[in-house]
Amino acid sequence: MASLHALRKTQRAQGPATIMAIGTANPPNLYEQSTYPDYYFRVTNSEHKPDLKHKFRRMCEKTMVKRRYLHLTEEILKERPKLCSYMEPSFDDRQDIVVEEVPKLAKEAATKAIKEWGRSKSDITHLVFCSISGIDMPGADYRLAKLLGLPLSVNRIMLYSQACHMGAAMLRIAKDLAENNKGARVLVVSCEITVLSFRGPDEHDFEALAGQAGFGDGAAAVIVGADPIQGLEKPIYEIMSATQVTVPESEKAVGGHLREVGLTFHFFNQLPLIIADNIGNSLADAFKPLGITDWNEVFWVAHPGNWAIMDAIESKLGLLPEKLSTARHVFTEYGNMQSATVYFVMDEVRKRSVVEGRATTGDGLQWGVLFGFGPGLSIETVVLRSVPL
Ligand SMILES: CC(C)(COP(=O)(O)OP(=O)(O)OC[C@H]1O[C@@H](n2cnc3c(N)ncnc32)[C@H](O)[C@@H]1OP(=O)(O)O)[C@@H](O)C(=O)NCCC(=O)NCCSC(=O)CC(=O)O
Repeated sequence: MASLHALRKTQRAQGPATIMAIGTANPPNLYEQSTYPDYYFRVTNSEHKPDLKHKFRRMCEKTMVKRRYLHLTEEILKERPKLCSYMEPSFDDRQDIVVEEVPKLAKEAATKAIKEWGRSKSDITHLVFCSISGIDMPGADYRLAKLLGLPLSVNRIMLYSQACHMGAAMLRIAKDLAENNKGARVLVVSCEITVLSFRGPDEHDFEALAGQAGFGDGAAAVIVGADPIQGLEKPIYEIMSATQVTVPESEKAVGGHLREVGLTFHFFNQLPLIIADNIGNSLADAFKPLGITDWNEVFWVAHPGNWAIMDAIESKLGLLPEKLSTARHVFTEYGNMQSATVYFVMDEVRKRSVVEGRATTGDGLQWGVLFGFGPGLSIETVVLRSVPL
């Protein structure tokens, strides 16, 4: 038994899972929010609905998003006009695009992360990939591994049809993989393109219209491993803990359904309050071992969701405006890129820390929280430890 125990010990890492690189990518097509209503009503042949267009314009302004990158262009939509209808069966057209394009955009982000990491891609042992966009066999993980030229021995997991909380949830999975498999180097990738949910406007479907106003396309990749090799691998954040809590009786708060018409999207107007009312308990549990109870004492890497969600969290927890300023900045520059968004925020926090001359990668603080939420309602709380700069 003693030797079995010793063997199990040698199979495991010693230190905590560590984020060693971050890469992000967007499609090349940039859409300014100020002109998006004109574009959207033109390409969906909806100019005969001027009142709805005015309402959409007000909604776009309210999002506080300034610009977004989207894969879909007028040219693509002309080739696939079903995507511009409100509810025409169009699943095959949508699938044709996402099956090809999701791995390609993911590759861009992953290539940047691997470059920053500095080691050979053949040293990647695990790939964890999530996308809400499309379902296929073999999946987007297989295609990505092939595009990148990863070794055939790489251990792949594909997580389809999840949503915004998966950015945080994949770090929870990567932490377990990295800490339980000595030498493991986990490439974590998220790629979200809104091709499944793009649709024309309908005056009776506010939720679909709100989705058209706020979501954007993006991909991000991080590399996670324990016991970084000194002089070769540079830690950015250590992952101290990662937990998920499901809020009871809240499955209707936000979600979607994959149908012949693509992905439909729904959310409660009370979503900001539900999140704000429940985040406090998750933070208290996560930071109890560290004795931290003041959420202004930690740096914040939050999934923004939308502006009202950030307002509600800030007000409920008494956060200083600077705590969510990076999340707000990413949201205004890219929109809600679902699971990828939180990695863009993480990238910004560490870059901003350098530019502002802070003492650590976490705005000068030692401890931080990476926070995500999504259908369930699932709340993900990841405790990060910054490194000195
Ligand atoms: C679109 C918005 C910016 C609108 O903001 P507000 O609701 O504060 O603004 P507002 O009250 O002035 O409303 C703007 C216009 O929308 C109308 N309106 C508002 N709520 C409505 C409703 N439920 N049904 C019908 N119309 C509604 C108002 O009457 C008004 O129209 P008029 O101007 O004609 O009077 C917001 O609702 C929003 O951000 N929605 C996006 C929600 C979202 O994407 N959540 C996903 C996060 S989930 C996530 O990130 C996790 C995940 O996906 O997993």
